[in-house]
Amino acid sequence: MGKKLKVGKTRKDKFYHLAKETGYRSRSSFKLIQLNRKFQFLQKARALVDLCAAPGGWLQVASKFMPVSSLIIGVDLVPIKPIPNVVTLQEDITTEKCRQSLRKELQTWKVDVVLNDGAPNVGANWQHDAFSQAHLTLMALKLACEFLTKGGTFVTKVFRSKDYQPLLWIFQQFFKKVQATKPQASRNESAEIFVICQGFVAPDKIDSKFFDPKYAFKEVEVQAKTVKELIPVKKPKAEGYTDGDLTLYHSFMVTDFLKAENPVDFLGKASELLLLYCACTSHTSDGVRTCCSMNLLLNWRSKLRRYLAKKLKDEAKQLDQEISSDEEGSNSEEEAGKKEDEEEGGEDNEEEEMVKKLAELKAEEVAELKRKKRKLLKEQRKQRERVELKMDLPGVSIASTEDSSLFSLVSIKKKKVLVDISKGDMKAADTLVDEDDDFHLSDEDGDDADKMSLASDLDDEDLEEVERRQKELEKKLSLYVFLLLGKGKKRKAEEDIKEEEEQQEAALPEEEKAGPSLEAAEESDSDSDDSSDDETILSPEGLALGTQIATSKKRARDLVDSSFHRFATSDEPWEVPEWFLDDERKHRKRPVPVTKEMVEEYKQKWKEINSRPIKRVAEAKARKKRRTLKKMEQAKKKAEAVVNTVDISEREKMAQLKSIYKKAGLGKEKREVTYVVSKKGAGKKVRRPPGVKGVFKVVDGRMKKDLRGMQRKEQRAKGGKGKRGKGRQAKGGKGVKSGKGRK
Ligand SMILES: C[S@@+](CC[C@H](N)C(=O)[O-])C[C@H]1O[C@@H](n2cnc3c(N)ncnc32)[C@H](O)[C@@H]1O
Repeated sequence: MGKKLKVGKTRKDKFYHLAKETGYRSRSSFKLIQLNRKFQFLQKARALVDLCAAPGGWLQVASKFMPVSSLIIGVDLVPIKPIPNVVTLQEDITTEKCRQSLRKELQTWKVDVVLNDGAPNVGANWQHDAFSQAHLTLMALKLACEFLTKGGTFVTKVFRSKDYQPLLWIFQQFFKKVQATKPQASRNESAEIFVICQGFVAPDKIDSKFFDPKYAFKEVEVQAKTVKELIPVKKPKAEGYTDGDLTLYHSFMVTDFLKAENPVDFLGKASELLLLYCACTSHTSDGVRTCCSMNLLLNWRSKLRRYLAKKLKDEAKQLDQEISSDEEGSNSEEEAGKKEDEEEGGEDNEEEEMVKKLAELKAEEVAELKRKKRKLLKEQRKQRERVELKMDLPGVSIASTEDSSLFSLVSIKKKKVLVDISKGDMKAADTLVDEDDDFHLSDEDGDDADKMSLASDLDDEDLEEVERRQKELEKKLSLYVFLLLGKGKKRKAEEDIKEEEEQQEAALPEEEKAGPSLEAAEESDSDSDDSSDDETILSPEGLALGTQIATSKKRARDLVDSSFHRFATSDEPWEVPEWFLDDERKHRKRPVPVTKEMVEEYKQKWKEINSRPIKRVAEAKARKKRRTLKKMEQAKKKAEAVVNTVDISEREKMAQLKSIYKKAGLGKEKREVTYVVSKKGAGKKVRRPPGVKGVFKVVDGRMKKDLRGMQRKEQRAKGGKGKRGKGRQAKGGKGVKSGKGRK
């Protein structure tokens, strides 16, 4: 079970922790700090009484912010742990005894500040608790009024309850300035608020009723008038008016207009601009003068509105008359006359009617918009449903006239174009694809499509016709797809089309032989396909291709382009020898636009990079070089000194120079020594082994440790069993000898 989170008052917030860290006895210390920061009452105070002060947080703050050696007295029901330079009393602030104790402490002194952070024991019920709190505050005020000096400050906690306002009113009777605030350290969920009463008026005589809850608070049943009742009730202020201004007509001086930050707003408020002598310049034309009287403008506006409304009405009436005279002839004249009378009489309502009309128009407009929106949403929903049922492709509707054409391919009517495509004429393919905007129907075809989409409205005969045409179109589509797929079927279709074309041509009269008609093309298409049924059924591959063709113009063009390849020429897969394929794989690469020389150059660069020593090695080498140079410098100096010495012989000089250079490591280069392993052992004279050049050194094949072990063994063997102890001793005591021997 996790720990239950503390909420509200029980929560340990940042001020709690801050108080712990800074050594204040309570988190409320920060409330006083914040209040003092705002109202600065502690700095000037020389004497202070803190009522309800335990555990003493406020007292700590007071002693910190008040001048040194100030008088600070803390009172509480419970004892307060001693605080340096603070007097503490354990008293109930509501009692006479407390008052006397304070008097005793203060003698004739008056205090500059009285604080009250009192919180009575609560928990009975809200009403009772609120009253106890208000009562405690009232008692604190009573003490404050007794002990405060003139101009002094009373800082008190008040709970926001129904007694809050009466309390404020009472405070106002004794202090010049009463301000309520809630410091940041006071929890938001707490109903407490702090009232800072400044400038104690110190009246000569105070009516004791002020501190009597019977009079002070409303809810207490009393025969006498409550304090609240004594407060004169002000008439509620009229809203929307600035103070003391109850008119709607405002005159302003023209200079105010000139000074205004926002002239447009200013004019909105002004009813009249008063022109002064200073404004009577040549810039102030008669027109401007007229405009200065806003009333004139307003009158003009009303008149103009009436005039325009009337004009509109007249026009409408004239139009009505013209129509009715056409329809009804002379009879309507009387009615029109009546209407005229009515309109004359209702001139006052003209404006109203116009507004009404405008509202109607607006309503109609809105309704129209809503209708359109609803229609659009309905269409979108239908389209979604179709897509879900796999009736449509996303973004493509087969329901609309436009979309039905996408799959119909009715536009592929020109057999000649198809034949041209099959022959490889890409221009013809382009014409086919471009024609009538991405396979959309021509006007004529559009009619056909309409017929198809409206199939449900047709009779049986028409339906048959539509079905027949649809079949034809499907066949054309399949033919087209086969053309794209190649696989030899293209050739067959081509042959069929050609054959039929010839037949048709032969049957046609002379004048029509120039070019096949659209119908003839259609006929021949359907016939040719009928000859082989299996070719008319589209495979899934074909359907997929068809979809792509229908949805994208570019895709269709690309497919036509890609249909021309080596496998398109034959039914059989094109057999090629393996060597040819190998060769293809090897050489069928796109040449890279770089020369051999360039490649070689970069190869060389890579080599250089790879042969470079790694950074750390290079650094070590550089260090070594620097050291050598330094040594050389030093050796040179020493050598010069030796050479310049006069009191030594040349031979001596040479010897010294040699030793200097040797020490500097600049003598002879280190000889390369070849190590030769010999069974005879290290240091023994052996003949130069073949292939070894220069200096060579003979070493034993065994490791040093092995060698020592062997030597010890030999020694032991020499000494025999009886001498074992001696031998051991020799290891320690006669080690020098053996060591020497080993050396
Ligand atoms: C919130 S604490 C005061 C904290 C104090 N300001 C501080 O900073 O440490 C409220 C105090 O009011 C005291 N109190 C309540 N009723 C009182 C009374 N009638 N007379 C004296 N003290 C009273 C309580 O004993 C309690 O210590």
